[in-house]
Amino acid sequence: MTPKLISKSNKAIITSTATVNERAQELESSLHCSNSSSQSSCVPRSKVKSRKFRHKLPHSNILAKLFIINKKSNEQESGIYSTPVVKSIVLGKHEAFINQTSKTMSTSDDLSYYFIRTNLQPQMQHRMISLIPDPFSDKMDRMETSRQLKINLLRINHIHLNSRLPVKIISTPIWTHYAVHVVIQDENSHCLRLSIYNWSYVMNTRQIKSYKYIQECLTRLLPINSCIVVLDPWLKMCHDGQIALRCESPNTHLLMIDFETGCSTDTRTDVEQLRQWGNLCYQADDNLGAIEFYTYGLRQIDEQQEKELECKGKSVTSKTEECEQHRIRLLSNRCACYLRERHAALALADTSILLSINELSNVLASPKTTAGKLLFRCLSAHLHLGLFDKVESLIKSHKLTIGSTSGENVTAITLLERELARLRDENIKERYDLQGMLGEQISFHKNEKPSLMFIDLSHYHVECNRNDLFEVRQCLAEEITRNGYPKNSYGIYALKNIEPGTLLVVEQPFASIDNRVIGEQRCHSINFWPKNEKISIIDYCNDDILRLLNEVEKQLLIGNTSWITFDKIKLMQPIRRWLIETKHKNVSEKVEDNEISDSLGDGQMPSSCKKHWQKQFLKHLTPPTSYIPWRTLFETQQQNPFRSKSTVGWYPLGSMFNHSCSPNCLWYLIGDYLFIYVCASNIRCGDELTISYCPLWISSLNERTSQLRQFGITSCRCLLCSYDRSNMPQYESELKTFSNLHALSRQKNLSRSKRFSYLKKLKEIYEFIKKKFRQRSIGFINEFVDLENLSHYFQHKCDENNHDDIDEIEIETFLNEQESSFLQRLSRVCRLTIKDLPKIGNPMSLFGTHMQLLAYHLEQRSTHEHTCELEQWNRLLECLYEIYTFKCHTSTSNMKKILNDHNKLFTCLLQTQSFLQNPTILR
Ligand SMILES: C[S@@+](CC[C@H](N)C(=O)[O-])C[C@H]1O[C@@H](n2cnc3c(N)ncnc32)[C@H](O)[C@@H]1O
Repeated sequence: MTPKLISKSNKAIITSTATVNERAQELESSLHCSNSSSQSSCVPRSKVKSRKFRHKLPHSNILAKLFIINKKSNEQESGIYSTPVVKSIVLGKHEAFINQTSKTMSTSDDLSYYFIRTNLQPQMQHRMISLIPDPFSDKMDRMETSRQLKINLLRINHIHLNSRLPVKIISTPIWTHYAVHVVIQDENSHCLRLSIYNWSYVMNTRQIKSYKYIQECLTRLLPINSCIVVLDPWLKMCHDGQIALRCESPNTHLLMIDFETGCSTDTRTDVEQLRQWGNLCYQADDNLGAIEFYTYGLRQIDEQQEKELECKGKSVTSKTEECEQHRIRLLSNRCACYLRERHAALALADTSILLSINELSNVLASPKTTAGKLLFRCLSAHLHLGLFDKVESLIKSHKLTIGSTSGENVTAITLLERELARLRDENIKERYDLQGMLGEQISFHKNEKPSLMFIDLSHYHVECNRNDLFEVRQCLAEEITRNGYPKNSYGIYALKNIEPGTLLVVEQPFASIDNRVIGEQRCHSINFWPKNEKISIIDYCNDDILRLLNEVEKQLLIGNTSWITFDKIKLMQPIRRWLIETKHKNVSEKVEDNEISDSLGDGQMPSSCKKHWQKQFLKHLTPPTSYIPWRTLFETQQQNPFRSKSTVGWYPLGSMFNHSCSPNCLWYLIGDYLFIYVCASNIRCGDELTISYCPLWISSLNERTSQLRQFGITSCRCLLCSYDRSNMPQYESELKTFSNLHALSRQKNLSRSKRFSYLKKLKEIYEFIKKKFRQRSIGFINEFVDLENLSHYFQHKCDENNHDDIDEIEIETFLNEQESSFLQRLSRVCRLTIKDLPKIGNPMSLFGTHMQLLAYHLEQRSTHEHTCELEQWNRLLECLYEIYTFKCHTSTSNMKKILNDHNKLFTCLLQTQSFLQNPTILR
């Protein structure tokens, strides 16, 4: 790549797609030239190994080449930056950059036409996630013990550890989706551009922040002339050819001295201002920002009251009453943020002040709405923690009725009573309104953005963790060898024989995002990092995943006041390994792995949330280090299978389940709740409980293997994989022939006769593989569904005029045969025997798109036939409906209703679950 091109292609961080295409073409031609002239300046094509194409991008190859970094060229320049570029030039360039980007970004928040690139390598190396309750004090401590530097003492491409660079802001900051750029000046008036990446104030998490909102934040955080301190400064030769400061981990390495001291002392920013800033954040659903401002406000009140007490003794003045009102407002608002973010224990702590005040009537008298809200939030926090009896007694208590006489509050109490009944049902009977939850999820999909809710109680559900039925434990050596699991793996094991249709887990995510929120406007991030000197590895990571990891960090920042938040994810595999390694490094006496992991997890997963919140205030474990590398979180996400068509989330307990291609448990993501239940009927005490990470019933071993590789599983050794592997290569080649023919049969403008000939050929291959591989524990379900769907196509088109030379009688005969033998064929493909019905060995094998076909056939036949065989299938359907809804919906003997319910369930599931493959229906 020519130097000119590097600077040109990198200057515009945000570029329209058209421009990207032009650049790519330009690059293509220049690559040819430069390849012959200066081979060393770019990575040879053969050495660029493409790894994971999780989300294939258009023009991916071209774009990949466009953004290859030549790491060496950066490293070459590492001298001292003794003669910094003059101020007017730095400011001039920044000004030009602002003009260029603000034109594109401020016009709208629609980023669909912009291409945004992120290089993950610096994040991998330098981004740290804070694990401590007060990152500000920690940064202050580190600042005090560090060595002070100036710009002209910095080395290029070097990180100055244990150092600090105090500087002043001298330009307007500008945000370019991933980074904030601003010009800073040191005490010698030397200037530099500072690029701040991954900053919690501006980055997208579950919430997408608008350009306008971020610019407003930046004016508050980085006003001109304010002082900031960069810890461990990193001067870098950037891709645009400029030398600038880069801060990769501002949450741990950037101190906004002026802003933070201003917020902490009432001389500069008063409590009312802080509350209003908090409210602005809350309205934008930026709950982390809001919590921070409310906390500053509360600290100021504390300090003020302490001072007053010192001066005036214990007399209560009108000033302290005003303070009390302020405090209640701030606590109530902060509590709402905690509830929105599902930190119920912290929410409860904020509202407990309410219950501790004896003379509530005074507090509640004015202002009434604040008190009403606080009451409602207090009760919601109790509900979230499963303290149902307490809520009941509080609702009844005289204490609370004082404040709840106004109309608005009566409505709130009625709502609470209704929700209390629902949540109790979920808790005691493990009954969830699945159809309702699924329907809600789909309607949300249609209506796009959810409205911001005062308190999101209706979307809250009780968690379930049947640790009486299973345990989370380290796998034994023989289990590891048999299954090919990595060393020190954990898994989930049955403690009893378990019936199919038994709910095991309902889990709220530790962090989740709705991956449909930006929909069409989704930005693509391209990330790449050379792993070693010889081979460059290009990796593609979707913008959603980066957003989810930001959400993980946000949850840690919100919940770090209690170490318990990190406790929830500490058993997830890469995090667990990192902890063990870190402990080994830190602890002087050598402790066995097992002992450490036992102390990490107390031998088992944390019990339900109810117990958590109580432990939270008792248990103050010291984290082994103050920070966790972002890389470890990235690796954890790489093993995470939980993604539906709408949600990606982290489920600490769910992620202890290992994978099998013929699992004995199933999972759904409904909203952002994970449900795991037993589906096979042969689970005995001691058996491992498994789920499938990839879509169910993929017949091709190669396809399954490539899907599993993205979760860190290189070679699955489940029974299905072992059988398929033993029949290679014929197994794969027959399936390949089937899938190629199937693709041909689905072409749009095919004549009816041609399509029918494909159908017959497909049937032949299908019959062949079924016979040839008859020992396979499950038949070829997806191929069976493909054939059925193709046959349906002919049914629909039967009466159309066609001028094809085709024997319609032949088609009809073919279809009739298919129709009459459907149930037999289905029973063979799922390995059932008709006489077993409805008690079948493995209800799991009937779960999938073929279930819809079964419902369709029964519907067709039930109108005119009443054979005994049909009744058996009907009863099976009833029985399956109960299992697949883990008895949340009991079946009636009304066949029509069952068919209807079943169809509804499967239609909704197909629309929301990514582990179910959508049938390819011809229209
Ligand atoms: C979500 S975790 C499952 C729990 C994990 N075993 C643990 O110790 O925490 C996924 C990781 O477990 C391992 N794993 C799960 N199922 C596996 C399988 N069938 N074969 C090999 N490794 C598997 C892989 O290392 C994978 O990246």
